[in-house]
Amino acid sequence: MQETTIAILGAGAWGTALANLAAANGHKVKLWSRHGTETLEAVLQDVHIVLSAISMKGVRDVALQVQSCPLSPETIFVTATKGLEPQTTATPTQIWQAAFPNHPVVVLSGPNLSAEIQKSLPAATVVASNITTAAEKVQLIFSAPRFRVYTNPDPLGVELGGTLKNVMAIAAGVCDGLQLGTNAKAALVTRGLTEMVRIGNFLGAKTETFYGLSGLGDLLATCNSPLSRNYQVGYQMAIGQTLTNILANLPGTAEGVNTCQVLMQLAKQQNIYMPITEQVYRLLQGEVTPQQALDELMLRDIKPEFHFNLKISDDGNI
Ligand SMILES: NC(=O)C1=CN([C@@H]2O[C@H](COP(=O)(O)OP(=O)(O)OC[C@H]3O[C@@H](n4cnc5c(N)ncnc54)[C@H](O)[C@@H]3O)[C@@H](O)[C@H]2O)C=CC1
Ligand SMILES: O=C(CO)COP(=O)(O)O
Repeated sequence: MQETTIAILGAGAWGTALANLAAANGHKVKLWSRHGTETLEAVLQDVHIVLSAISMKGVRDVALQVQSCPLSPETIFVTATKGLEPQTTATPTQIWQAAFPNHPVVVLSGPNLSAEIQKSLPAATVVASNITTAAEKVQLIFSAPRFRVYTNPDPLGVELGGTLKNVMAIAAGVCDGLQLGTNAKAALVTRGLTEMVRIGNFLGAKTETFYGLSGLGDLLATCNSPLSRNYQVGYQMAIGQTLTNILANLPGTAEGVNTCQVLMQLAKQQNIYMPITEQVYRLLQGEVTPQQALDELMLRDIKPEFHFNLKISDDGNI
């Protein structure tokens, strides 16, 4: 494959892992950090791809800075951030696309705990864009014998899968911290997926995408791994640590904490039923203890698992 020059913005855990993957495939990689010595303009000179692995809180600011740098009209943007903007509820893709309306934007998301990828353990991910050729180009750049990259035609679903599961990973950490057992965890993750589909559909994502790598796949990874920072937040709260203390000592970003607030705001405004998210929110706000959050979930009114849309014909048959 032809050498591509890639600027990776954000030299944290994920930006560095992605930089190593692209470099191992023979591409020229320029890693930018706000703490580094190189200017953004210098890093962006002559690049074909701009990949952002910035924490959600910095995305809009960095996108604005990139706007003032000269770029080729062919430049493809890739976003690997898993979060929602508090003020606007926008996804990172929506922010990048609004800043660069004439450029393709590709979302990259999947069950990708960076510490495992740094060790070259096998993993798979998804790249998705409204511009299929752009997603295919990014697929080629990152595909490797130990990193399998799939394309998907639902960028919003892929992005929301990775974003929404962070809230469920906090809940799963609580579940393990309270030692609630395997049945409880299975119920939590399964009902968590139902909740992700409900809000995801409302926002315009396709149901099927949530059953793929970026939804179910990432739920399985982060809800079962102590490597997940979001899981760690929940686990440590369940064993009695304060949120302030946990966040002060956490290695890197736990996006689920802010995502949960944005989701609750949205759920209240739009009247969307999100019981697990609500309990995670109340726990993070200090309104309930982990045990009370569990009781609130278990003691709700009993109800059907699904509301199937049954079609009844004129003669009354289903
Ligand atoms: N670490 C992981 O396993 C994975 C992380 N992600 C996502 O990637 C994103 C980054 O995660 P990590 O690299 O783990 O976090 P990190 O905390 O290690 O790194 C975050 C990076 O964002 C930069 N940053 C933060 N605020 C900024 C601002 N205002 N302006 C400029 N730069 C700013 C930091 O300097 C740092 O380089 C998150 O949204 C996370 O959910 C996605 C997949 C895997
Ligand atoms: O998104 C991730 C794995 O896919 C990383 O999870 P954490 O941000 O919880 O560490």
